[in-house]
Amino acid sequence: MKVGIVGAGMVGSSAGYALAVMGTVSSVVLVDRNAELAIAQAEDIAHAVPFMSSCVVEAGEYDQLAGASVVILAAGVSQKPGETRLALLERNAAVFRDVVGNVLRVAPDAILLIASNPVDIMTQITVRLSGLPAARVIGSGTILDTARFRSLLGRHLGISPQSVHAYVLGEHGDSEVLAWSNARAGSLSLAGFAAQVGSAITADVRARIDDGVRNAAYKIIKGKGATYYGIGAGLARIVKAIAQDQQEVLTVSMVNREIEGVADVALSIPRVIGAKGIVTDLFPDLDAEESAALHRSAALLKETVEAVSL
Ligand SMILES: NC(=O)C1=CN([C@@H]2O[C@H](COP(=O)(O)OP(=O)(O)OC[C@H]3O[C@@H](n4cnc5c(N)ncnc54)[C@H](O)[C@@H]3O)[C@@H](O)[C@H]2O)C=CC1
Ligand SMILES: CC(=O)C(=O)O
Repeated sequence: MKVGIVGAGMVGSSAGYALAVMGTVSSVVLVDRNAELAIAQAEDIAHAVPFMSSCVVEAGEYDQLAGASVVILAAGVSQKPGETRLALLERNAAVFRDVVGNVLRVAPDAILLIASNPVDIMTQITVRLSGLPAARVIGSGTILDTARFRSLLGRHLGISPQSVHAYVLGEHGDSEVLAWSNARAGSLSLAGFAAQVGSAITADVRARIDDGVRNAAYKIIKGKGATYYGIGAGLARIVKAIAQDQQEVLTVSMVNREIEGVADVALSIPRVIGAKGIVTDLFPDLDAEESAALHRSAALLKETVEAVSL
């Protein structure tokens, strides 16, 4: 399977590296308006391949995306320290007006996988620009926030994050919702597991984990200028679910008909992903506080997207 990546900066190249390491696809093509950067990134990643897989990694122009089954869109600007994701909207909407048509001209059957921020709004803009069915325009959404939540819960409970079943819903951004009420560790409720291992989830622990998830990007960007390894792996995980028709449950963003009373808005809930993109939505059981927070997140995104003119 061929995967295209438009935007060969930190996020695009990290996704390319993760794909090459995982070895689940046969070909990765990197496209960037800075052709020299795309060539350099592709060369560097290609030199890692002999240690791990047989994926062919190249740089190219848009025409070389022909035949791609998935195209990752990671082009545009990223946050400066202290800047919100929503502040990037106007600049990245302008980039997508350029990019989406160029991709569809050569890869009309591709699934589009959106990474650029604000990712939920960019996902909805891509549906508008492309006219594609919503299930074929997938935003990476809260896949990264869910990984952060599982990582911090696993660390607190002393178990692998892969044994934690917990989801972050709504916006990939400040209004996101950590779904504590349905989180599980192994086969147990969080409280049941925490009691057995003697690591109670107190209000302080909960607040620390919430802050660690919600503000992870701000802290990492302050420390090193950008985040990219986590999202690179998350994007590669979504591509694997598509490439292998895995029917995997992942929190990704798409335009929903209705969420918590808000119509036609893109945000994340757990969804089943397979070869054709998003197969099914799995709306989780939430408590009243989480439902209200998800409504607020949906309403904020809706208000923001309605202000964008294309
Ligand atoms: N969804 C998520 O969880 C995450 C999303 N991001 C977002 O991903 C995006 C990319 O971030 P980075 O890779 O760190 O930025 P970067 O600045 O390293 O790379 C962006 C690349 O886009 C290219 N580009 C800009 N306009 C273009 C156009 N019209 N056509 C083709 N290429 C174009 C630039 O030349 C640059 O190489 C940002 O919007 C950032 O906020 C970053 C981390 C996590
Ligand atoms: C930058 C960003 O969106 C993140 O790391 O969550």
